[in-house]
Amino acid sequence: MDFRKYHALGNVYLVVSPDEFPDEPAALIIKNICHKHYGVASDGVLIGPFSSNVADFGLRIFNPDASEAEKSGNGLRIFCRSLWDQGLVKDKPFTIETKGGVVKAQVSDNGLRVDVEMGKVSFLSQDIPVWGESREVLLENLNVMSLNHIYSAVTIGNPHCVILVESPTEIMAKEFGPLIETHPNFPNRTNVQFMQIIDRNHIVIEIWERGAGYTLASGSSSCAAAAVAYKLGLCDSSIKVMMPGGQIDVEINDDFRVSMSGGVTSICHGSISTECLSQLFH
Ligand SMILES: N[C@H](CCC[C@H](N)C(=O)O)C(=O)O
Repeated sequence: MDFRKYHALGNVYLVVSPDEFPDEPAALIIKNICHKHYGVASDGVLIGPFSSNVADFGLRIFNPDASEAEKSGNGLRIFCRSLWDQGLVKDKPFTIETKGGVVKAQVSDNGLRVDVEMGKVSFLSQDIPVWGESREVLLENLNVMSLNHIYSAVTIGNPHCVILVESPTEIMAKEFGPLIETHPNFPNRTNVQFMQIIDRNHIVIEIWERGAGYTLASGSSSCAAAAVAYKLGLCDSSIKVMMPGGQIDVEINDDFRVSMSGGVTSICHGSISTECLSQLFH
């Protein structure tokens, strides 16, 4: 199975052609591919390009636990770069259909930078989804490990739970992230961000991703956290999101359509053996 491996601020994805998956991608194959020790170590698998009736290209996004994500910001930037590397796009804008809607993208700086219009966010419980009556989920209580967290939830195609803290840490993300990811409040689980407001144009986040765990950066998390900071009046509409892996620039317009811009780095391309793909789980 041929693949291209990239990272976006340390958030790693493999890009694999649909031709490599004659049928629906088997969970075991996705898990084997992504495995840190038994595979080629990745934060997810991007399968595409598919043909699409509503966009220039179609894309499917899988987490290492084989769950399918509606959207991935870093995944989209990496997919755009892979299209550029394959000569399928140039420096003009193009569209991509994802499970979470159609996005518009543009590659620049000789493939090193990608801008994506990620779509409109929603804070409504029924859109995210979050359990309970229909409302905007802002500054609510969430009890985890007998600690009360104040959170806001938002979807940008995929669900996010954003918690304001004084000083986000990796330990915080790894300790509370998995419990919040699978909390009954979130019927489809959720991505989790611990967010510090630095000033009106800068935030810091630590991330626990649904279906992937702790990652060094996340595009949809950056958009989600920035949107919450803007919604709560804590930041202006241009926000630099700083993460352990690096920075993503986010712009939010008046009707909460969110755009992001960030780097992409090619790592390698190669071929995964059938032996690796067919391992029965460890
Ligand atoms: N784990 C996420 C998808 C990948 C998000 C992240 N890698 C990004 O860059 O947006 C989910 O299940 O919604």
